[in-house]
Amino acid sequence: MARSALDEVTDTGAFDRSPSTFRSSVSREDASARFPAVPGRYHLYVSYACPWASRCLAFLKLKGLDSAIGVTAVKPIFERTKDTDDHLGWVFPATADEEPGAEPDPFNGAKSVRELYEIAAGSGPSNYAGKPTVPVSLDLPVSPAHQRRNQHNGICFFSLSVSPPINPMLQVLWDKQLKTVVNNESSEIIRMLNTEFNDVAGNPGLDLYPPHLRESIDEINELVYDAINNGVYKCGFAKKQGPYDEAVTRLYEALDKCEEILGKQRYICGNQLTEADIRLFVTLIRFDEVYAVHFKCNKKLLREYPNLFNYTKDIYQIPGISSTVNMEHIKKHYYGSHPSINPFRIIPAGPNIDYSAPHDRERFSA
Ligand SMILES: N[C@@H](CCC(=O)N[C@@H](CS)C(=O)NCC(=O)O)C(=O)O
Repeated sequence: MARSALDEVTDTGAFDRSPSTFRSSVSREDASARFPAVPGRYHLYVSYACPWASRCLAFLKLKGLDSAIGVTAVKPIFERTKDTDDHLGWVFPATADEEPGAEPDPFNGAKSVRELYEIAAGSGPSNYAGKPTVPVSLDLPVSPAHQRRNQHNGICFFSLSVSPPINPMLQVLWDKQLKTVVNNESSEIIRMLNTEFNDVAGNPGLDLYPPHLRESIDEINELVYDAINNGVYKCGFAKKQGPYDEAVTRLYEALDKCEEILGKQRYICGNQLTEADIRLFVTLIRFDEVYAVHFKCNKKLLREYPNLFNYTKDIYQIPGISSTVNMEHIKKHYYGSHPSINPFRIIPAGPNIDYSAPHDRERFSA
């Protein structure tokens, strides 16, 4: 049966995230490539709840790619993906009215992200045994029958999980033409969005991974991914005290370090916005509303860190970014989708922070 992140805990009780499955690239330079950068061909499947998918959404907005790449968001709470097994995962609403912010799958009529992975695998229903995650882009051979059924143009980013152990993650970059996932690894999808669609981007001049800052971005990404982005999951999904203690110590060491850096400069790699800021932001914006409670990251709250808190408001207020933050989906998802952590699915009332409130970050010159 398909797996989910809650199954990714080792015998030591530590959360151990499995790598993304679909790792192809869209190419701007090579029109004969399997995935040329054609506007309208690709579609991004996301969840507004998911920090990884939200990175992709932020890039789509910042680069002005909304009209070149469509987006479909799933429902926030995991549901049964099939009647025939107990897998819980990302599902689409049956109608556009069912869940504000979520929409039915416009191209495949899929009920779940798991089903998208199965289509991409060209293997028909119930053969995908990974974790169906979002975002995703698939790169598997598809049968002629699948190709005939998939003459739409567009990309989807999603992730899902099918049977036996596949984890259908959500952030999926989907190729409407070949009806397959191009890629479901958000760190790679954002790099493609940064450069490969510049011929059709509204903001082609924005480079969020500029050559002169790459070393510093790579270094920060490594720290932030392991200790913060994935670190909060390691705290929340730990099944023994030791792995939790280790993860929470590393998390707060990394947050302290970021707090110190942000006391000297506007952004995490200098006075210029880069992908490292987007990658840090997606976790910070969920911190006090979700991770502090649901994942036991309560040693200190984000709003007790003056620089990190104002920095989060600063990024949130960049045009386009607030539209990628759907706090209702975020809270519904985490509190409602992990029954072993929150069995009664009660959503805490607070703290309802206003991230559009004033901040003090303009004091750093660009
Ligand atoms: N490394 C992946 C992680 C993606 C991921 O884990 N996505 C989660 C949503 S936050 C997912 O879809 N999980 C599906 C599940 O647990 O069943 C990326 O950055 O793209």
